[in-house]
Amino acid sequence: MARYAHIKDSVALITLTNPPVNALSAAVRHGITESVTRALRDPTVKAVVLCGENGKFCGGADIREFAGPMTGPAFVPMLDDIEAGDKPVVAAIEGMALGGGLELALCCHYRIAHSKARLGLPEVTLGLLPAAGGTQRLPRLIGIPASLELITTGRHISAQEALKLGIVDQVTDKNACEVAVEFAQRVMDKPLESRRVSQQTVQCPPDLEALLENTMVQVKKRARGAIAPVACVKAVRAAATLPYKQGMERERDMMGTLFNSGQARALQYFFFAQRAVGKWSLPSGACWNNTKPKPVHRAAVIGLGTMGRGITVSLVAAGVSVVAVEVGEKQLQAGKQMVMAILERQAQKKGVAAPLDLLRFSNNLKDIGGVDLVIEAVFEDMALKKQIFKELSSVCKIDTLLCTNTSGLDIDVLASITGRPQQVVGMHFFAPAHMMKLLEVVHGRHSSPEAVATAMSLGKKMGKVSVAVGNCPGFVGNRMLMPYVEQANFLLEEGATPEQVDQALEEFGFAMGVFRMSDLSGLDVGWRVRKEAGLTGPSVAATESPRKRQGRRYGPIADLICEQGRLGQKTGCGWYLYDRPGGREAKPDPWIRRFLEEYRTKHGLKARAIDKQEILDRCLFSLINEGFRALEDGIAAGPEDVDVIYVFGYSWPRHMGGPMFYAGMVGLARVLERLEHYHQAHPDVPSLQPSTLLRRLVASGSPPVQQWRGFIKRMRSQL
Ligand SMILES: CC/C=C\C=C\CC(=O)SCCNC(=O)CCNC(=O)[C@H](O)C(C)(C)COP(=O)(O)OP(=O)(O)OC[C@H]1O[C@@H](n2cnc3c(N)ncnc32)[C@H](O)[C@@H]1OP(=O)(O)O
Repeated sequence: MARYAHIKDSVALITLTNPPVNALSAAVRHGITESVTRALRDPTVKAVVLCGENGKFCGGADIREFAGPMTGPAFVPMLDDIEAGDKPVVAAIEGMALGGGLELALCCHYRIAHSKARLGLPEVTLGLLPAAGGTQRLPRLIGIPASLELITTGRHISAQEALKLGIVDQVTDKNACEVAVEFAQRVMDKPLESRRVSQQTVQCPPDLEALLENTMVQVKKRARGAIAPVACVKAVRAAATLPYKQGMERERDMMGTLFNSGQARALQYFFFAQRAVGKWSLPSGACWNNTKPKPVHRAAVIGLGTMGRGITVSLVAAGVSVVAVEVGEKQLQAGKQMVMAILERQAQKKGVAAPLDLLRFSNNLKDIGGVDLVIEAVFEDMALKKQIFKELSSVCKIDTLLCTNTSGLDIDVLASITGRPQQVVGMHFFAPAHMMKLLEVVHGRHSSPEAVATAMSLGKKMGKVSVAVGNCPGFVGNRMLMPYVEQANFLLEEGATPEQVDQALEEFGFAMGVFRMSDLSGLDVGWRVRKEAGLTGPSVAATESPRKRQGRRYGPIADLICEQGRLGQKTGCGWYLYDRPGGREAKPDPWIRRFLEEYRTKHGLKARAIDKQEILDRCLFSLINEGFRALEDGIAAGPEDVDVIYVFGYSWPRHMGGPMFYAGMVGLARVLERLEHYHQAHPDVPSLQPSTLLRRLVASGSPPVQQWRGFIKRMRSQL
């Protein structure tokens, strides 16, 4: 859909009309083709302005159409015709010009942008490359280094940056469409040769080869195993080294490969998954569009350890005024210094003043009486948290929302201490909280929809991707992590080394394998949780077998390592060796090798060769199996929630869509068959026993992941 209007003084105005973002659906492309042809044929039209309805130029291709057969006019010839036409076409960019939207603007002869507009070629984030000439026109317009950066990152830029780079000709604070019409009137008689970007020569820097090489190294490091960024570098190389027509052929060929790849499907699924999690719902039927959040102007953070500091920074950066409370004077001062330093660094980067006036520090809980919301972020100790929640319910005003940043403790227990359980929710941030995007908002048995809506909306305000989850040990993310870590430990017992397990997981695409990640976060974190759960420590009876707990297999290796004072990077050794406490470079440690050999001998275990496939199958499928269980119990509302949690919180490679999407890609029947196989081999490991949901999905023909929500609903209603 595109509206055509012949307006004053020989200018035709073509308006893209496809809310919400005027995406280039088949109908829109059809509308543009018809309108441009009409304008070019009309002798009374001397210039054309292209704009988008509702202050949005164009959000690019209609991503929903990628899943079906391609219909409608081909985009590349349409753009070539616009550029080759003998009448100047001016793009009036308001709101956004992204992907195909920017490619459409690049084939116009002039571009005028509103000062608030955002521009970019984000195709790489969808597993694609800009294949309507974007990789060939942009380098001709702004040179190789800048276009390489924009195309390989998919970064959206401001109109001001676009002007500086030479992507747009003018930036305006006025109505861009009206400015473009006036502009069109001024240029209608000017020659167009120099305005056809495809006809320009590419300015190559002298160090072209080194630049391309370095960028290739960077993109491979940034997203291990992702094919789209690599193709983007190759396409820009083609722009630098080949004539336009051949460059376009390279672009098209690579797009063909990418478009049909599993990675593109995964990334496009993930685009919609991120938006789906915002549309939360509770088992009671309350949901995002029938529950109003309460405004949060003033908040308190209790505890200024690593988590409390990051949460305080995120709140203040979002414009919320915060009282940060820490009882110990020394910790209070250390926390204060750190929070202020981070806020100042952030403000310096943005070239603005740090919002320190929003911040107050105190060592007295009584100072938080008037706040709208409290986030408790003390040590992960139930007794301590209970004591704080008791105090909070007596010092806070009656309608203050009480949130806990626990990573897995029972929020119903905390709620029961307060006398206002409906106002208690979990807000599980990930470390470092001012940088990590994920927030699990945990609803307990009594949490009111309003409390959940408020925490979700506050999370959004803080720039987090918030996912509503139910209350159970570990919620969704850490619950699924348990069997994953457990399998990794069992693999060590059976003959693998930490570096072998990590290598398999890192080749799969994780930023860090399980052991390197544990060393980074500190081995004592899990140790404390296992002690709390009665799996290790003094509460375990001396008669209990070291490799059995509660009738199931247990791997005590991690406990034994901790008992040696090896707590990871902070102590200079853990699963790996570091050059000093706090060191970052992990080296295989001969001590661990010896320890594992002695351990196996002591327990009569014979080391065997374990291949990468087994490592991946056991670690990933046990995690996925737990994901199915979380869906089955209603702790996770849908597969998108699980996937978003894993990508943002646990570095699951985005181009693999998340664990549940990946299960669908591998084939649910295969996941089931492998789990059955490994469960038969390890019957004392319940996490390998396939979940009922997985079995039922396979029995009903393995429907695609997009249909699981409905399937689960039906399954529940039959119970
Ligand atoms: C024939 C093909 C020709 C050329 C091919 C070119 C390749 C491409 O163009 S690939 C697409 C490139 N474009 C993008 O990647 C942009 C994706 N969209 C966004 O980044 C954002 O949505 C936004 C445009 C910046 C707007 O952000 P925001 O204001 O935060 O709103 P959202 O909640 O993200 O989106 C609102 C609503 O619109 C839907 N949507 C957005 N973009 C598209 C799109 N390109 N195709 C289809 N749908 C889109 C989004 O899903 C939301 O839908 P809801 O149903 O409301 O959730």
